[in-house]
Amino acid sequence: MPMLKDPSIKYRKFPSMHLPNRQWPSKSLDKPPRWLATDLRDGNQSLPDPMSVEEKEMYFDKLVEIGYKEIEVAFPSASQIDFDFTRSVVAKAPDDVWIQVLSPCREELIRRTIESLKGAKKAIVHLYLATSECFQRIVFGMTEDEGVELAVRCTKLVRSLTKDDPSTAGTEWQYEFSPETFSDTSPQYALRICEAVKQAWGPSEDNKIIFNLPATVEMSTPNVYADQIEYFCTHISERSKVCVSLHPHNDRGCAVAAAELAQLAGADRVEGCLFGNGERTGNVDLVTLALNLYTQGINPNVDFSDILSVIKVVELCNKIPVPERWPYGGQLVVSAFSGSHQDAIKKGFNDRDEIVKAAEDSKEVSTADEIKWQIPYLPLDPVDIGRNYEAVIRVNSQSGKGGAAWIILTHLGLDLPRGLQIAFSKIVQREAEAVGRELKGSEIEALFRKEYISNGFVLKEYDIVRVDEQARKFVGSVEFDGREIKLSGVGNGPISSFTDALSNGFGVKVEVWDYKEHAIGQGSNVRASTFIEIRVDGKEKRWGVGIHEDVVQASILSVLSSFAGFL
Ligand SMILES: CC(=O)SCCNC(=O)CCNC(=O)[C@H](O)C(C)(C)COP(=O)(O)OP(=O)(O)OC[C@H]1O[C@@H](n2cnc3c(N)ncnc32)[C@H](O)[C@@H]1OP(=O)(O)O
Ligand SMILES: CC(C)C(=O)C(=O)O
Repeated sequence: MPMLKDPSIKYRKFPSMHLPNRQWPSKSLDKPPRWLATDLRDGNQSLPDPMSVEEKEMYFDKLVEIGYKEIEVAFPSASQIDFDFTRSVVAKAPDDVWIQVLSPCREELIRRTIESLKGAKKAIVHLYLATSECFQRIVFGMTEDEGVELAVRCTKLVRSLTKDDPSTAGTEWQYEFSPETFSDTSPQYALRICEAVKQAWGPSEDNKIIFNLPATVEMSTPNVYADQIEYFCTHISERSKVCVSLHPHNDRGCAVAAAELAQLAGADRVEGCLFGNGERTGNVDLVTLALNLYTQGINPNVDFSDILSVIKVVELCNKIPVPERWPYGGQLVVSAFSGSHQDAIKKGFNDRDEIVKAAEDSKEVSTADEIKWQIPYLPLDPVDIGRNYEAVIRVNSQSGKGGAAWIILTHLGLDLPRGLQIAFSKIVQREAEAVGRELKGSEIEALFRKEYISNGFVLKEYDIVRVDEQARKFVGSVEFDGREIKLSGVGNGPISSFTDALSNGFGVKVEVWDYKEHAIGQGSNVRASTFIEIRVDGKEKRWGVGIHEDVVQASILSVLSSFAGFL
């Protein structure tokens, strides 16, 4: 069937909530939530090929290294792998890391689940039971009362096997209950079942019960989820004994927004997976959430300084690539191909260099507002997450002068004058169109060297002497095409005397149009780079570049590089 002209005959509009006094729209995020990484459970259960024990171990170690303190490691009653993995994590988890495991509300599965945690230092037992009308009717054939009764019975069972069992006193226990499909559950029923579960568990302010309120299927705009969460947070009794947790899925592509708005609405904790792995379109992406906070100046309490190693582990274990456009982690998200973006980024870096240098010179405090990150098109400094500026500007046929100039700056340290940028960008553009693909940095550098640095001349001995106050004389020789050519000329400085010498030696008229120079490097390694634009016999002007420890020789080399193009 094609798409319906009137989809309303098949699909229901999700009702918004009547919450006239909602507070969350005027709040802003100012601290990170408690994080729970469920990559090894929700992420793993959605993989075509679930992880092996070795892969889970590698993944677990990475989560710990990043700084996650609550990690859902398995569904121990699902498979021997999950059970064995939980046992191995119990043995090796750092003292400050909570191991979380999931079970449905089935007695034998709960017993097996808790058995897997024996000897753990810190453990969270997580039960789920679907509470939406749709699931209760279609999946369970259960009434609301029966749902409450089952949830309470199972909670009491968990309690008797954990915190009420003196033989498990070596373990610190937490309990989490998820009214599954919360996003599609009547808010009143979600409250009712959670109140009953809370009473059965008996939480305290020091050991709160976790109510995880999943958007098991994302069914509405994020503001509706935020309303549902605010309603729950403001109506649940003994709020100080409750940790409200979020578990957004991404069916409508809004999981990150839903998690952020729902934190404004009062939630304390977020469950998700690295790079949004998980059922269907995935769980909310923990990397995006954390780095969204970071780029607002808030420490997310997890560390992605080496994001490439995180991607490596995620891709290896999930066997699913991180898409190239994925926020923060995607290969292309710190790359600009288009000319106007490159131009703005390059100017942004120049501006930043100047500001940082000025701040250093005046020894101003580094938190001063002006030195805060502000580069057009780059919301995050790639260096902060272990990437470099190499990939920031990439060049293809959509690029402008700034792109190629940036590559030459980063590869050769040459800050090209505007005129040379324009001239070189035409050459790069022609090449990019000819090959029909992106040009690599090394290819652009080779084009530049060929066009502006190599020249086929060998500069033999030379001397520049003072004739009088105004005049200098160049005397020397060059080798070109196997011939030695004697040169002699006079001008008002080294460059004009040399161009005069070339004019005399080659029987042409050499005119200088533009000249720029700057230093490369610092201290004893400093070299001069000179850029010169000349015209020979009225033909089209050409640039040449010279690099040398001696600024006069650099100038002579730049003239030769340019001059060679006319021969
Ligand atoms: C939203 C989520 O992500 S929930 C987590 C989902 N994760 C998983 O399912 C991964 C691991 N699961 C498994 O290995 C298996 O499904 C098991 C071991 C849990 C159960 O296996 P089985 O006994 O073969 O049951 P099956 O997989 O068919 O599950 C469906 C049964 O569980 C019941 N069920 C589903 N959710 C729950 C729940 N939260 N509490 C109690 N029973 C539940 C269903 O009503 C159905 O019961 P029925 O057979 O009486 O109709
Ligand atoms: C078990 C629960 C929390 C879940 O995974 C979901 O609802 O998506």
